[in-house]
Amino acid sequence: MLYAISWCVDLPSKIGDLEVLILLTSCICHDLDHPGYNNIYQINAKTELAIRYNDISPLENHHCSVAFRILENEDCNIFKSFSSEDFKQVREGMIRCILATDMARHNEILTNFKEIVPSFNYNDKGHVNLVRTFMSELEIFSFDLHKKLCMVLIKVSDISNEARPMDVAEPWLDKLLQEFFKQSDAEKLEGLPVTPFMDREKITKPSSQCSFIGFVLLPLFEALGDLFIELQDLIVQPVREALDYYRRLNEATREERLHRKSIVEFIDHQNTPISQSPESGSTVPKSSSNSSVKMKKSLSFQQTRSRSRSTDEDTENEGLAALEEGQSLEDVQEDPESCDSETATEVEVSEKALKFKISTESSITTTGRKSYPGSRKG
Ligand SMILES: Nc1nc2c(ncn2[C@@H]2O[C@H](COP(=O)(O)O)[C@@H](O)[C@H]2O)c(=O)[nH]1
Ligand SMILES: [Zn+2]
Repeated sequence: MLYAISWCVDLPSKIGDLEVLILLTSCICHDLDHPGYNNIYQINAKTELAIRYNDISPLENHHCSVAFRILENEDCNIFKSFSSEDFKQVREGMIRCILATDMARHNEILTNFKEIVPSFNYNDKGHVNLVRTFMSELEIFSFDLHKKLCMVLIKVSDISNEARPMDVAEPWLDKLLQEFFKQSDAEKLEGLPVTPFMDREKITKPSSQCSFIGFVLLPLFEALGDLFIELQDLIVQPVREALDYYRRLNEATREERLHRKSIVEFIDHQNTPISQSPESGSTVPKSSSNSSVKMKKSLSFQQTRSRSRSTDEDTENEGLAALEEGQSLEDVQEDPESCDSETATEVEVSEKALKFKISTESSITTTGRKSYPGSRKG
């Protein structure tokens, strides 16, 4: 994705060849040797990585460390002809970029970026020339801008799956959800706090995507799209369409659940002896009057969700199996299709799990309060 963005906005002309090389290398290396369990798990389970890195972005520190171990190998060191000054810049840049992919730092990085974007508008030609004229005086300022831009660019690339065509994005998402469920299953088995956005009993594919795209992905993409209007068509619009799609799917899934619930209530009611009926005297449950309308809605649901596959079908099947065993739907799941995010996003949960802020600057937290380096959160 970074390669496509780089072409689309002519990135080398904006930040220079070396910064683009740093970014591309960081993208390739940013998840090296990922164990499939995220930082929340690492920290809660007190894993070797969490202990080694003192709960501070254990995974990202590990990915970055592995990258530089590989680069130590003569055959792999693509920077071996670089001067020590240039290599120092590469190392510093890669560390900054890779550590920026920790989702616990999402709000901090996005807030810092949004603050600086209005002072440097690539879309405003006059403004760009003005900045170029004063480049030497503004070197520190522009260096700071490029740092923040690079962090946003790697983050955008990291979570860009939903900007891709559905036939590419969806199988990848199914794999991601499998990874989520594997982690939450392990958390349950090990008696650890269960990460809510990974819990198969709380989320479905559409509810997860509504929350992730709406609260995390789109705000980030829109911020970058404000700086580079060329990105609107390439990544911002496709993500908006993905959100629309999952919202519709979510709504349809919700209706389907209500429909099933009304059928269960109807059957329950039918099986209740008349003498025990709460409506004593009436054998017709209230919900039956509109059941044919709900049947039609269910049909449209089936059509809408024909694009969705494995994971939420598995969840549906589990729900049905449980129903057959006599449980009510409420026993199985508590409205997992809720799009208004009853479950916290990955960013919120990760922020809570992260004990320390890594940033060397003060930043605004989700609660609107300022936090400072080294300060304890929460
Ligand atoms: N629910 C979704 N989560 C997503 C999606 N795309 C990315 N992500 C999350 O972001 C992190 C990125 O971290 P990294 O380990 O790959 O560096 C990833 O683990 C997911 O949790 C998405 O489409 N839906
Ligand atoms: Zn990644």
